[in-house]
Amino acid sequence: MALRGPIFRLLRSQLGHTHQQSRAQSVAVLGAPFSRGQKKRGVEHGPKVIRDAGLIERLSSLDYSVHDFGDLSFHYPEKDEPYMDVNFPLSVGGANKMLAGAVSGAVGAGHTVVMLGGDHSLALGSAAGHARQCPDLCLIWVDAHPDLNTPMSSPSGNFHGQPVTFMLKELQGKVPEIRGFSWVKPFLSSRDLVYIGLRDVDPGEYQIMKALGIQYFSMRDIDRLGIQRVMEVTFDHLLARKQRPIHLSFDIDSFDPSLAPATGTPVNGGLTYREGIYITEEIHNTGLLSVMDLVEVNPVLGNSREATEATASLAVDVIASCLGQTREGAHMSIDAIPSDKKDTEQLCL
Ligand SMILES: NC(=[NH2+])NCCC[C@H](N)C(=O)O
Ligand SMILES: [Mn+2]
Ligand SMILES: [Mn+2]
Repeated sequence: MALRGPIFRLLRSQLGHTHQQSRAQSVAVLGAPFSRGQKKRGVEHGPKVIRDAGLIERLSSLDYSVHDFGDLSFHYPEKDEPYMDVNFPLSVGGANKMLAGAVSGAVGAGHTVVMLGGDHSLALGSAAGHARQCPDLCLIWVDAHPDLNTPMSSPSGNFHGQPVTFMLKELQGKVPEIRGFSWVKPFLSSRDLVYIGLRDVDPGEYQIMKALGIQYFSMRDIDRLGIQRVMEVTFDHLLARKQRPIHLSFDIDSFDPSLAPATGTPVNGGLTYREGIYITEEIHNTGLLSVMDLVEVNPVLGNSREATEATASLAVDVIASCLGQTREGAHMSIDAIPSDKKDTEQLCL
């Protein structure tokens, strides 16, 4: 694809300008303790451990008023047999429907939304609800996996490996009708999606990515280009035509398992801490982040308490960085370096 560097830089400077005025003042935190998109129990405790790692305090110390809406409580039908190889179709469909309503309501009320998973199947409801309010949204998917299997291509039957398939307009008609999912209408064009961090892609997923020409950056691409260039091309691809709200879906397994061990499908060779935080800083700097998902933190799978706490604390860092925490300190306007010599002239900046 064409790399339009100068256009990108121009756009960035404009975005940087508007970002100060357009920044949402309130953040809604929404917990989604759901695990039926895969088979390992424990990921439903993600919202609790991320909150326990100090999320609300961290966000409150940034420039926002934080509204913690607590956790959604999902209903599970007694009988929920697999349907066309999708496990727990009624539970997954129902939870996502409820989540879509909650995210749509929170975005409509003017909040920037932080959705805490739960497994990655929840991205379907989160992004679908977001799209009800912002039909022109674009999607940045940071993950070791593209989660782009169809019910037929899925090696596992786990819906957390399939949510993107159900979002894409180009795949309408390629996906069977599934009980529990009748409310879902595809809402995203494949050109409005970018993947970052991929390193475990199933054959069916690769075929769709290539057939639709989806923009993606595997870990190999990140090695080759560097994370700075990856983010430039990402924004060029998504935002050069038009400024639009960003939906960020961040799977904690995008990080290297040495940093995020408490997760269900770890894959070696993931993002470093600095690469992950650079991604989220740059997304914040666009001023366009509207909804983010932080998913797949599973405290049961950490081998020790330290491992679990490190994973949850990393999740807090990611979210805070998306919302403006910098590595450069606070950006208050300072007129002069404080001095205790009252009579002498202060050094003006
Ligand atoms: N959200 C995730 N962690 N997804 C992992 C998916 C793994 C595999 N590709 C599958 O379809 O089952
Ligand atoms: Mn995922
Ligand atoms: Mn993943």
